[in-house]
Amino acid sequence: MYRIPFLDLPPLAGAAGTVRLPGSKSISNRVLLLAGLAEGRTLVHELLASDDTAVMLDALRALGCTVEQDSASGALAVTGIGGRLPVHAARLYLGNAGTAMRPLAAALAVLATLQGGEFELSGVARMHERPIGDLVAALRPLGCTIDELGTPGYPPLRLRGTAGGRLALERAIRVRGDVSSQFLTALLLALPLAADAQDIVVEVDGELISKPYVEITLNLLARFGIAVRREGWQRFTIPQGSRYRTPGTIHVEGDASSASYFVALGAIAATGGDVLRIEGVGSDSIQGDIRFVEAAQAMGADVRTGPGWLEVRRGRWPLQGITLDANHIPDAAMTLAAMALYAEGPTRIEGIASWRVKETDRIAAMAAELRRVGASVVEGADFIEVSAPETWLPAAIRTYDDHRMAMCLSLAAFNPTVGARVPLRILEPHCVAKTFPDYFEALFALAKADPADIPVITVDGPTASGKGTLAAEIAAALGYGLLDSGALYRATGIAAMWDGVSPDDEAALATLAEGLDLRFGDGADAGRTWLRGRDITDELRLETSGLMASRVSAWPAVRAALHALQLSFRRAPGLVADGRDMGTVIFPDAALKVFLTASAQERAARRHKQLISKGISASLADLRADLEARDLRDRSRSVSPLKPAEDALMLDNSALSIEDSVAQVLAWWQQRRPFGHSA
Ligand SMILES: Nc1ncnc2c1ncn2[C@@H]1O[C@H](COP(=O)(O)OP(=O)(O)O)[C@@H](O)[C@H]1O
Ligand SMILES: Nc1ccn([C@H]2C[C@H](O)[C@@H](COP(=O)(O)OP(=O)(O)O)O2)c(=O)n1
Repeated sequence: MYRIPFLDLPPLAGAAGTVRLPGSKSISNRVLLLAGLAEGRTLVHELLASDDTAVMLDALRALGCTVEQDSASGALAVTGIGGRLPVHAARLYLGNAGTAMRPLAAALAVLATLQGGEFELSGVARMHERPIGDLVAALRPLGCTIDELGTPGYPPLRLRGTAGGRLALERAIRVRGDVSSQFLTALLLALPLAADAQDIVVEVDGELISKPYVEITLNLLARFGIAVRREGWQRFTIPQGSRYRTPGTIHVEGDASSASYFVALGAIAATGGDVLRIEGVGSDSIQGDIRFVEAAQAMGADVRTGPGWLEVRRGRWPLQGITLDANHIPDAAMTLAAMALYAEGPTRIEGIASWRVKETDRIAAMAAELRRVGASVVEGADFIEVSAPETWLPAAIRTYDDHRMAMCLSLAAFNPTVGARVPLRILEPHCVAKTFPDYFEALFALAKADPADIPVITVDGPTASGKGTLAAEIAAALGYGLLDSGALYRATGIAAMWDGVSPDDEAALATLAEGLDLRFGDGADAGRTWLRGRDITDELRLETSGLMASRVSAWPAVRAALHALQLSFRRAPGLVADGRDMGTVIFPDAALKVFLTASAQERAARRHKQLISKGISASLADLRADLEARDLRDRSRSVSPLKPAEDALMLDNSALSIEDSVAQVLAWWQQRRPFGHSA
């Protein structure tokens, strides 16, 4: 996940490949709650790992459930409370997870009333602006004591009761269904706790919105042994004697709302025989948002489906604007607004008043951010109408702590498909953690870009000037990849030592460089390097390796052999490359070139300190002599000598801290970006 203040997406021209979706948020949190209320152990496979499920899991633990990784199956094992509260007081923090707040409020209101207890539920500031009054209004007539601790009608809530209380269940419970279907879902999930002695009837006031989400609820209740009877969408009966029974094992489908971004991506960018395959959700999905596929097809997408998969290609092009009542796909419909950027004629999405009470006011947010990239947008109380940009603008997109804003707007980076070529900045990209922590990684794995559009920052300079340190920090700050080109020459030198190849044998060295079996670790292995399967992380940094690298790198054939490998590091979203000739030879078109220097005395002192800290003894005088000799060789060789590119910015960091150097380079970078300086 990109935990950085902004992520710049280069202009992206195509997309192909396979994406495996993370688990559905709606299914994950419902399954967790049901497993937590049921008796026995439930193995949950393919659970979504995200902010919203994390808060639900924390809440279940606080309520006395056992949550552990099952070593045999790799699934998450939840042992529920069997409908009996082992813990009678808890304060639960539920972030911005509506799928945790609403059903937990209902379940704990019922449990506190029957078994006694006091529970407080709170969340982030936005959670305290998301309505819950209709649920409170449905529960109070049953005899539940609910204190609204902030603004009436909104969380935080306190739910309390004394043991032995009873619920008034003789009459039908009435709940409004026209603001959010989550209130009905919350009641249906919670009320089986009280169905020992009689049927429980829930009646919906007003036209029920988002019915497919209620279908998910009913489907999962059935999996946990509760057969709710439904009469239309107005009346639901939980039969007397209902009791949650764990199904033992349950698999969470991929998230159909998350699939929408990739369906859109295929429709926009899977061209010329390319296919975008989506795994984890398909024709057999129980999620309502799967019907997004029909809307995407109406706009021109070519979609094929089967059980557990979708395949998407570009169909009609440009896409075609549509008018759609999206009441049945409220979350995925946001993606249509992004597809509208590539459509002929306006796209009007109606029946979406609920957007205004989601993670943010999504109608207002969508309108504002789509306009930023150049679209024309009309918004109303319950609709949005979007027309494609006439001129695309490089924009810094605000995401409002709303995962779907980030994912939808990322699709605007595919503007080269309509002849534009502007980059896009996504602010606070980590908001995707709510449902799809690795969304951007998945996007970059599928996206194709013209290498010329992928930004490169080069950092060249003499040894121990701090290039590696600076390059790594800049790459981390921007979410870019890193090329430590020196490591390639060092590895070639190490391979030569292993094989007994002379540092003067140009042809043999070039052959070694050509077939270099080198692997750089990522994730938990980031920073480690393997040569021919052997971990050479420490050996790589030895001074002997540096000297050997300096010798082998003087040969033109060796440099030529490593050229293509270095170019292959230029991948979205961008690259920071450090070495000697990054700005002059390998990436002459780099967007920013830095030439980093420091006095020989300072550099020798840094290397000395670095070696001493690793427990390697060294003489300062020898180090200085070695590095001056290396500088001389690197500067005076015939091919790609160490020298600043003509357009490089010089940075002498003799008297600068690492932080100062990083801040300086990031400031230069901001000036070169087209997004203005505010971000
Ligand atoms: N601006 C700086 N001020 C002080 N020390 C620095 C600075 N930049 C880097 N260093 C230190 O100098 C040493 C050499 O840096 P390194 O990044 O390995 O240089 P290079 O890649 O240019 O050989 C490291 O111990 C690093 O922490
Ligand atoms: N792009 C590059 C990078 C390194 N080299 C050569 C010259 C250097 O002395 C060696 C070692 O480079 P490296 O960047 O790892 O060395 P320092 O960390 O600066 O000491 O490789 C090169 O010729 N071209």
